[in-house]
Amino acid sequence: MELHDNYGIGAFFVVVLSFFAWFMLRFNEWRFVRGMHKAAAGTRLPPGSMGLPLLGEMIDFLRCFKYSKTPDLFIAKRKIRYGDTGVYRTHLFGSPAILTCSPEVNKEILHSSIEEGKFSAGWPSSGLLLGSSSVGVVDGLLHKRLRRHLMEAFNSPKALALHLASAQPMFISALEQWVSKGKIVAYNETKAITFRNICDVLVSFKSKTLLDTMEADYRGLMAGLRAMTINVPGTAFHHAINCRKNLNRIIAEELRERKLMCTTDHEKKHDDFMQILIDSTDADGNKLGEAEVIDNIVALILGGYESTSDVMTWALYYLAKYPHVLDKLKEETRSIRMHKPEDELLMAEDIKSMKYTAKVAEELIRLSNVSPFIFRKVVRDDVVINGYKFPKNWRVLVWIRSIHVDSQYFPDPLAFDPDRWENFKAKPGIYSVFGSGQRYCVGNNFARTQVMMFLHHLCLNYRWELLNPDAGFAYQPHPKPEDGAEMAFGRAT
Ligand code: HEM
Repeated sequence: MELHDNYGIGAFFVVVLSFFAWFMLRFNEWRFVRGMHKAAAGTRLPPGSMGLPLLGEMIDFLRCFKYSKTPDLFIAKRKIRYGDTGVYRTHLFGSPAILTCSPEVNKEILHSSIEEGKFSAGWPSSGLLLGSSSVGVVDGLLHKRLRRHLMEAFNSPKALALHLASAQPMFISALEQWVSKGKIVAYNETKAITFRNICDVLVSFKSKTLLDTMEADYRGLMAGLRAMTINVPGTAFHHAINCRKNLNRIIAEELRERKLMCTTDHEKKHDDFMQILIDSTDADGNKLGEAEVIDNIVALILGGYESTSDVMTWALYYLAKYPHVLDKLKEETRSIRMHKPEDELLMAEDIKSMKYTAKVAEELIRLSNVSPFIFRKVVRDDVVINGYKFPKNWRVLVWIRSIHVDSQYFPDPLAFDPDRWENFKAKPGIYSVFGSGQRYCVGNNFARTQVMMFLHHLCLNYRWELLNPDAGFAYQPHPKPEDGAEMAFGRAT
């Protein structure tokens, strides 16, 4: 073969590869954005990139969250590349999306009213895995109605009393078990007790075999919620659908038993959140249907399981690293105990008086930053915010994480400083760990109380030391110390 023939073949491949690279980079832009820039003046698409076909910008997302472990770089890079607009276009989790990260825009989206009808709930795989009657999935008046029932179940004095009575003995017994183990991985231990606690408070389930089965199903369900929605045997999504069916069956069986018991023995009602939900009526005297009770019990366990346990792991981590905070916490704990008989559990009025503990809990919740963003979907074709078009059917990622660690709003943001909460009043859109507006977390008081109870019993009689104090952090699926906070755990002398 002649030399010039080799050059010709080489040049051909360079041209083909260049075309392929150009095609890959332009395809999503062409597919999703074509024509949209020609929209009316003042309604342009936000700046950004639609990434690669199918994957969109998932590679960069995983690079920041999973591999380089610098999650806040994801937003910082976009600010540098496209300007500090606080609104960017992207393609993530299998869908074209608008990403918002300024307090004003986040607030406008989260507080958008039902009447405006601009946004709906937007979890990628919602109905199948979360349940079509779940509060996290339904919209509009149906959502409003469901929330009323849930708020009654969560915010009644009876609910708080149930929570206090169930969680504390469980925490105390778990802490004693940790002492006998001597060495624990906090991440695993706090997950185990949180799951048992939430199942007890919500549905009075205590059987170890049943709880182990349910926990495995919940793990499968959560893995499916984070996976690609490919329903083929062998995929995480397919497995999650089966887990969801198992959970439905367990809760439905419990509901049937309760109905039977209710007709035969009125005195034998359960004392738990499920019963409060079953009995609750709206202003017109209507009760929830069977599917609504099942879907929402599954949703509540899902919402309250990993979120709260993550905060408890961080409690052990940060208190080990900041002994002066631990000392102050112990001081308040002792002063609470001084006014109570030795073995008496915390009561509602004790929780109200634990001012410093509340600040420690809030700071832990901020730093845990459990939800990096909140999903919504655009449901009207004329949604414009700050002059940027939000195309119909695109997903919205309301990015809350980066604001919680922004020094503009939280000085020295990565420091664990409970005192920052003294007289702190954040403007709407700045502190949204529990979301904001119509879908504000129904379990926020439950989570806060749970963390406060845990802190109280933890610092009363125990000591602990991180075995790898310099371990880095992991951020997928939730932030945690990379080693799960491995520690030596014992009784305080
Ligand atoms: C530290 C703990 C927690 C954090 C950080 C957290 C965070 C959030 C966030 C950000 C939302 C808003 C979602 C949205 O706007 O679409 C939310 C909603 C929700 N959370 Fe939580 N959560 C926590 C604990 C809990 C607990 C303990 C429960 C129940 C036991 C719970 C149940 C729910 C439910 C049912 C919703 C849906 C509300 C709705 O769509 O109207 N969460 N949570």
